[in-house]
Amino acid sequence: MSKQAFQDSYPAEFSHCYGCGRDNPHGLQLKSYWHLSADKEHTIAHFTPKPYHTGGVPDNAYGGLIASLLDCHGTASAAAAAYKAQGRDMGTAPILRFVTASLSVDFLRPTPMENKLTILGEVIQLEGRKATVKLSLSTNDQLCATGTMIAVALK
Ligand SMILES: CCCCC/C=C\C/C=C\C/C=C\C/C=C\CCCC(=O)SCCNC(=O)CCNC(=O)[C@H](O)C(C)(C)COP(=O)(O)OP(=O)(O)OC[C@H]1O[C@@H](n2cnc3c(N)ncnc32)[C@H](O)[C@@H]1OP(=O)(O)O
Repeated sequence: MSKQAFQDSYPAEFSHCYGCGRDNPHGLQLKSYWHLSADKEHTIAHFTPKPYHTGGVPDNAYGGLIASLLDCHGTASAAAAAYKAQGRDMGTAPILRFVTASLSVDFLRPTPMENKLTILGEVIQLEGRKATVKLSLSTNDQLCATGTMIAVALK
């Protein structure tokens, strides 16, 4: 299985995303990978907030940052799962790219700053152009946020 980040397989013209574009120097540059645990196949990404990613309280991360991390990890996970379902390596033609149609986030507890965050994804359904992705964000073994995304493949 490839160790390449999903986002590093995107063509250059799709690499400017604020959340995950490798060619966006002002963005978060999130990188997502397959992650095989004992029972399930997940996707995983890590991110360590910088002091300027805080919300109203300096010790805690901004909720929009958390939503952004789930957003980009979710669409990347949808693309990876769709390529896998077609038995193709990511990035091979025809290009499969997903955008977010809906994203709900439950903020379960404040997310501490300057800790490494772990974002997990699981594509629970792939049907036609639509993927449903379950998402979570945790740190220090504490679940801070969960999300559900509907991602739709661009025509
Ligand atoms: C990113 C910019 C968007 C423009 C894209 C252009 C080029 C960019 C290409 C690639 C991007 C590359 C890298 C980006 C990487 C990550 C980005 C991070 C994620 C984002 O930040 S991305 C930005 C925010 N995102 C949007 O900017 C989407 C705006 N929106 C639309 O562009 C349309 O709205 C679309 C495409 C979503 C659907 O439109 P459509 O006409 O293609 O398809 P249609 O409506 O037929 O839906 C097909 C099936 O999805 C179901 N469905 C649709 N919407 C649903 C909903 N809300 N809830 C539940 N189910 C839904 C239908 O019910 C049907 O299901 P069924 O087949 O079962 O009937």
